[in-house]
Amino acid sequence: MTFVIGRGEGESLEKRPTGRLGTYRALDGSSGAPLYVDLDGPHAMLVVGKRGYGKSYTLGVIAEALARAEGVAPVVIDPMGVFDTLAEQSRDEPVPAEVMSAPPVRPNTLDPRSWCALLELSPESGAGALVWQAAGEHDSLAGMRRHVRDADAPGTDKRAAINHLDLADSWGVFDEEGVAAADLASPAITVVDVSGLDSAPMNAVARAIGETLYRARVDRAIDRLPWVLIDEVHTFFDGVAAPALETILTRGRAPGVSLVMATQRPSAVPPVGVSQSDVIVSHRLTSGADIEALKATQPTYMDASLAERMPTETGDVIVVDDATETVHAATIRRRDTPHGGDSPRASEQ
Ligand SMILES: Nc1ncnc2c1ncn2[C@@H]1O[C@H](COP(=O)(O)OP(=O)(O)OP(=O)(O)O)[C@@H](O)[C@H]1O
Repeated sequence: MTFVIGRGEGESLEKRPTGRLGTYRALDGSSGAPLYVDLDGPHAMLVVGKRGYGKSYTLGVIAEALARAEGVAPVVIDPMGVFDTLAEQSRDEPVPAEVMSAPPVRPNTLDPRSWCALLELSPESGAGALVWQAAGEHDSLAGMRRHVRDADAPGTDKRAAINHLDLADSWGVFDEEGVAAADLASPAITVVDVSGLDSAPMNAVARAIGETLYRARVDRAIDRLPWVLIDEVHTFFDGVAAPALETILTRGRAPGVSLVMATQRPSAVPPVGVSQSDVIVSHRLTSGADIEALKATQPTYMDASLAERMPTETGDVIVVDDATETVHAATIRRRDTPHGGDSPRASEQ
């Protein structure tokens, strides 16, 4: 009998989209039967582990499976520039992938409050109030600038607001013709490489992508079910991307939007990120704060497994499956496309 994380046992694998995650890991370390993950229904998955134990690699394995699955529209937000390799030659079944380098996004995917947060302006300040009004009325940066210039407000506030909007323009990530849901909803996996961007514009792009896909599903504008995969997700919970991630986590299930998050610091993810995850893949963790962050919002059946079966080797995990209330010790399979996240070593230079 095969076991599918997020679905349980039974039925043949061909019937519904399923990804191969790896193999069961026996207590003596030997590997066993294959372990699969459900890609049919919407899920929130959290992949955690200390540096170098294979989080990004595991995210890549899930990405490969999604690229091959029917009926889904997977998008990876790639802050480290390590997932471009999904588009390289696969040593097995092909992995359809396309890479977008820092695609421009639509300014109106950020609400007025988020524009102020993005530009680090208090909405109560003169300049902040101007940016707030401009963002509420215009879909382009040019329109927002015009609004500020024409406003009946003190010159110093207007100059400060324009300077902040000029800064946003200099990031090169805003365009009212920016990326639309249809551009992201292809069956191939879309790798959005944001590695060249600072944290603020990186967050703006992630926010826009999350928001665009969520809205498109609520409006039934796209047929495929979007999956948003994000590495180093704590960076995005810290910025203007957070509301979009929280929306997917708390309200994504009904319209069918999934989120797969990876982080080395589960303690830096807000509790909603852990409590709403129905699948947790944990690589080795040693920090007490990180282990506590997982335990605090997860069911008690997880506690014992974390203590007794904490993985020790790279690529080894325990998987907590809330759908079936089961915990599995497993080893993640090898990637079929090259892994892009290896740290350089002085001895190899
Ligand atoms: N399942 C696996 N099978 C074989 N090798 C693996 C596996 N997972 C990880 N590795 C190896 O371990 C290395 C580190 O993995 P990875 O880059 O995913 O670490 P990480 O936990 O994301 O670390 P960081 O926080 O530095 O990004 C990889 O370069 C790869 O060579």
